Amino acid sequence: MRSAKDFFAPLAVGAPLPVREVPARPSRMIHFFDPSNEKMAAKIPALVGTVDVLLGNLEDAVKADNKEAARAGLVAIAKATDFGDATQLWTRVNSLDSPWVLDDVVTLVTEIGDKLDVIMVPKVQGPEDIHYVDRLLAQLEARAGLTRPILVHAILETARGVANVEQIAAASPRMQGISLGPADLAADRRMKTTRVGGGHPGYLVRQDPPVGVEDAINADRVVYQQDLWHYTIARMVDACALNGIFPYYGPFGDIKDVVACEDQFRNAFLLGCVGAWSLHPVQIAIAKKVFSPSAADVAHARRVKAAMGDGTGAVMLDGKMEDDASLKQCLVILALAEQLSAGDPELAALYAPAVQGEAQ
Ligand SMILES: CC(=O)SCCNC(=O)CCNC(=O)[C@H](O)C(C)(C)COP(=O)(O)OP(=O)(O)OC[C@H]1O[C@@H](n2cnc3c(N)ncnc32)[C@H](O)[C@@H]1OP(=O)(O)O
Ligand SMILES: CC(=O)C(=O)O
Ligand SMILES: [Mg+2]
Repeated sequence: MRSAKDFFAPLAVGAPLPVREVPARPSRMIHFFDPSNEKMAAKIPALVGTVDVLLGNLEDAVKADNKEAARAGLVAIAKATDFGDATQLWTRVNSLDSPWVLDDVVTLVTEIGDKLDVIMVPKVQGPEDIHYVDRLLAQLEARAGLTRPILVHAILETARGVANVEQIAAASPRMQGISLGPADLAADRRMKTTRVGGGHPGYLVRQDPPVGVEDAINADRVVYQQDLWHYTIARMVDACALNGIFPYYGPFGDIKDVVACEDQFRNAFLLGCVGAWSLHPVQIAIAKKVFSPSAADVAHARRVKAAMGDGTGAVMLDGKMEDDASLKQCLVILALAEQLSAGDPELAALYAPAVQGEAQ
């Protein structure tokens, strides 16, 4: 660990100063695309302005034979595209033990470092992985003459990574956030689900046997499917909150099951995540809906704020107690609504009636 006094010093002479606060730009959906897939790549310019993050993926899901084409494709797309203010450009580089990652990082920072907001690093095991990327980025930024640091996002997809999540989140001022990687994590932990995220019908709790019924054990009983990812997401959210960075649910692989995808995204939103990955265009609208607070929640938050006056004490609203702490919860919703409305006239209009409602 660097000492506190050195934490915000650049790691190479000439590298830009690290950020003291991670910019809180909307990142409700991190939209993955394979830059070596010409059909997919051709769709990227039209997505600018409609998604918060476009991520050129170089790692898993890109065929080994296409790794170089994907890297070159991302460079070409980044150079040819104006991403504007509403859409960030991220990449997921290959894992740190792979034969491709060094060329990924060197090429991307050198060629398109001025356009790249965040580099996502897969299979992060501990803070030492972030320290390596941190120093390498500083050297490359200095050489490329970049004036703004590229941030780093870790994927939590190994048992060791989960065990070290607090140190990973605290490893560098470059840390922007962490995503759950349920597929690799399941494999690494030897979990017995073969799905990419989401639940499993076998992971459940069952109602007790009914009393006074013959063959009660075999009687019909309600079962409740449980969330396989609750523990990991909750740990990740705490580690991120503790360090002022952002947590994300990762991929939901059942593209056709848009209903369960929405449920999984919403669970993550309610637990504190700010976004999720969209693997297919159909998941973009789901993430936008889920990770933008509802108009009803915004209206309620405004009513609580108005009722709480100077923000202290306790009041009754609709039969419920509100106090300093519930006001803070409401302020989280209002801050998010304000941030999202600033760049989205549709959301601004959706939230506006809540102001009139509050005045009545
Ligand atoms: C565990 C992990 O690491 S998850 C992260 C890694 N995985 C990924 O990045 C996967 C990204 N997504 C994909 O590769 C694809 O969406 C797939 C393979 C899941 C499905 O692809 P397809 O079978 O082509 O889906 P489908 O036929 O429904 O596509 C409809 C259209 O959307 C396009 N499309 C599909 N996915 C995307 C995408 N992510 N971005 C932009 N366009 C896309 C297709 O090219 C197709 O275009 P067309 O209408 O011109 O033919
Ligand atoms: C997200 C990812 O990479 C995984 O689930 O393995
Ligand atoms: Mg993975």
